[in-house]
Amino acid sequence: MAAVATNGNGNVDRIAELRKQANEELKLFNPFYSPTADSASDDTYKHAAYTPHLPVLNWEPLTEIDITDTDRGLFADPGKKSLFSAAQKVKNLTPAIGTEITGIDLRQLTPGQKDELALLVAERGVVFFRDQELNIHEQLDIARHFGPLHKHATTPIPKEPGLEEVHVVYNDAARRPDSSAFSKLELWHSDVTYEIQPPSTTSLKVITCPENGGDTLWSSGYALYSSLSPGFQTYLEGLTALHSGVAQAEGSRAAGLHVRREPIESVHPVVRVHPVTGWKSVYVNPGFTRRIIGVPKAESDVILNFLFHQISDNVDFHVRFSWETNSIAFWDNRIVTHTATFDFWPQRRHALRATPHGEKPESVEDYERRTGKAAKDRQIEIWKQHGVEVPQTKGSPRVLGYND
Ligand SMILES: O=C(O)CCC(=O)C(=O)O
Ligand SMILES: [Fe+2]
Repeated sequence: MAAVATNGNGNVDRIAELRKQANEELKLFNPFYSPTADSASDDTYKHAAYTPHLPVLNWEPLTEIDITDTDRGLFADPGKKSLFSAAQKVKNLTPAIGTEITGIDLRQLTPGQKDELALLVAERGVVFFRDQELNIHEQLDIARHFGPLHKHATTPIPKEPGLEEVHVVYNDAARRPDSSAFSKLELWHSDVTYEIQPPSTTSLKVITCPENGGDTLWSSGYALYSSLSPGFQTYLEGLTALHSGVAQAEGSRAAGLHVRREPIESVHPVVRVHPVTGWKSVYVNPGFTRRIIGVPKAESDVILNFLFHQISDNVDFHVRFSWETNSIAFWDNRIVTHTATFDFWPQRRHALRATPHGEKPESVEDYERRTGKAAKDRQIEIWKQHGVEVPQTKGSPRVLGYND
């Protein structure tokens, strides 16, 4: 720790010193992108047009858009015949989460196949494809099929004009990812959950991949919900939590970067129901969820800490993907959280994200009132589909592990 000056006003200096240290930490607030402004121009780099750019733009607050009953998964063939029959192979990577599809060129997808992809992502949490030549405009077109696109208030956009809806993830030898201000737990997040209508079927394409490292992990909120005892599930279903974008914006400001839209905080249900599958999912994340509403702070801390640790520690809920250049992942931000690894420096890693808005997160009660249908526990549904007797839990955690 740096020495603290003593000049007869030691407390003031000490506070100033601590504030300085806190600001230093804030500068590192988000390791997913470097806290420096635009990257140095490197015209020899093939994807220089998509390297990070932070223009001084000012956007109005987002307002609610009614997208009830428009989710493309609602229009899909439940058997996904046209998507699966076009594929060479469809492999579920773990029982709980993650599917890899080979033999499909995403540029050729029909609208019906896109609907089936949306449904598959809603069911499996994340779906991977490799060797995809689609460019960012084609990636945005697919994303627009899923919903109106989100523009991020703080993260870089590409240098090429007209791509304000793209979120750039970029690191190289000069831009070392630095997660030292965060525990690994805090890095788990679902994207921008502080928004009124946080994202749905989100895609990230890696356009330059390190030789090794830079994997991404996803954790299933359905699996987390399904793993809990019935009494605890019911307790969580009655709760809401505060999600905040303030620290992310303050972190950018502390680093001298421009914030394009004022941050907001939103209250969302702790258990949300996916509008297409009708399955319940735990919707809190270490990155942005700050407080459970209406319970003592000590209770909120314990419950959030428990859920955050289940997200991060329970490997039965996880899938880990090892990218190659031109791999793309589609994940449903409504029902999974994710985190990245920062082990690849000084190699270059560059990825582009397209992020459709989803609906306002819906509680079990609101979903059941709106649809007249019962929300479901994914795991129990799958057991039933396979004719497996549902274990009688009497309050003990259910066991996951039956593949669908
Ligand atoms: O770099 C990654 O693998 C993921 C970064 C991230 O969290 C995102 O783009 O949403
Ligand atoms: Fe993310």
